[in-house]
Amino acid sequence: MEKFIVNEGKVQLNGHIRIGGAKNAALPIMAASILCAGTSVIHDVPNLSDIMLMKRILEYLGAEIIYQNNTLFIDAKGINKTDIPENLMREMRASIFLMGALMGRFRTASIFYPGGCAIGHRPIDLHIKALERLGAFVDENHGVITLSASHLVGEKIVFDFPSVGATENAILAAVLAEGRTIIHNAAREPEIVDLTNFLIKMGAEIHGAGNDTIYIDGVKRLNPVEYTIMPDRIQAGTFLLAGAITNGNVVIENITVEHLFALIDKLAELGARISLGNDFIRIKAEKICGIDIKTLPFPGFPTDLQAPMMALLCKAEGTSVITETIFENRFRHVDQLARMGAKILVEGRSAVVRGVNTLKGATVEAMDLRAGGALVLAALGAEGTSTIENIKHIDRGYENFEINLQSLGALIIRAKD
Ligand SMILES: CC(=O)N[C@H]1[C@@H](OP(=O)(O)OP(=O)(O)OC[C@H]2O[C@@H](n3ccc(=O)[nH]c3=O)[C@H](O)[C@@H]2O)O[C@H](CO)[C@@H](O)[C@@H]1O
Ligand SMILES: C=C(OP(=O)(O)O)C(=O)O
Repeated sequence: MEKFIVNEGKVQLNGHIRIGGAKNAALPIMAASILCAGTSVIHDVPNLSDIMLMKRILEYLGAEIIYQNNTLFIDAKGINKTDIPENLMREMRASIFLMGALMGRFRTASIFYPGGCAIGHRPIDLHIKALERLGAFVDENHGVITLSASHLVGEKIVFDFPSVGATENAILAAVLAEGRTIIHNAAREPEIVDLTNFLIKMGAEIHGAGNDTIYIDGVKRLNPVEYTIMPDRIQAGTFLLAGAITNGNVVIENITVEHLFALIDKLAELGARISLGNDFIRIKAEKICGIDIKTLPFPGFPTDLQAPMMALLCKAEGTSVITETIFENRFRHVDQLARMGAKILVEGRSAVVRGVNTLKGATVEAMDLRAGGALVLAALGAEGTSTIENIKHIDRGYENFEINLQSLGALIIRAKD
């Protein structure tokens, strides 16, 4: 098992980081690449364990894949299976995207419940409902979910909640359905826009992505394309917060600034100095004060930055209230932060964070991906040495995390038990 050791935290981080492609855009786009029989070339695909797992699933289905220098070549011509074994499905949440993609291309799919970070119950009822609306017959037997349709027909889908994954799955199936699909209460996350840009380049007819109503006019076939994944707004946000917790001066480059408006607004409110360019953000922070945060679907404050933001607010002057509205079990970093001296009280969906002057190095465990990111930030802002264990979670979503932090001056190393 690998771990991070952060030596003598409290080093001010200084310098520039180029942000790579977004995991949460790359994963559904990899699934989308199987919608046609040909080779798609996808650039800026981050080297992360979730990406490698999606590659393994596509290879299991029969795709031929080369991954070189962050570029994926996916040849989906030879796909000859439509079932995904339980062990592959259970490794991550994003395996569920293949339900929509397989239905889109083959009109049949046999899957299991997906896995993923233990941040809540995370059902797939909205995904299934969307596929049923398009005409899929769904049968569940001993955990195996089998979907089939003689043909898929465009329909109106109204989501009870703007689920990111269910919106993506509905799109993946609807692009090759007959007629028009209208998705109401669709998620508006930038990763959905990136997926639809990829699909539009393949020949799909999609309008309205990024708004809460998306219109999809099914086409007969799609073609392979070359595409570059959008920059990762969550990694970008995490580095901004790392700059802030170390009172540093950090510039993140290759970023779409509008994707981070909710975070930028909160960073300004807590007292950081922010400068914005076309594709960069600079943060300088000296003293920060407590603020309130509520996670919401985009364009609200992202749940994926809630834990890293909590790490920063542990050191703010005054009290902060953080309310998590998206996932019901996304405070598993609280007990670990407490080991470092943080003062946090959880009441239902809210955490009250009383700022302390100093956090102290400790041995802590990454309970999930962003919780792990938060612990690394806390360690960077703490006195003394910290060990962060179970970093396989962090490797799911932060590419070259320690190398990037080292380039900013952080004393962090990866070690084996
Ligand atoms: C691979 C990927 O892109 N993951 C992101 C995606 O996850 P994911 O797509 O799983 O997140 P959703 O937007 O679907 O989930 C939001 C809420 O809806 C609920 N829900 C979802 C589907 C469903 O069928 N039924 C249901 O009740 C979930 O339990 C959760 O409470 O969006 C989340 C919210 O921005 C992010 O934290 C994840 O990083
Ligand atoms: C929760 C996350 O990912 P997933 O949906 O893949 O579990 C995340 O990226 O923070």
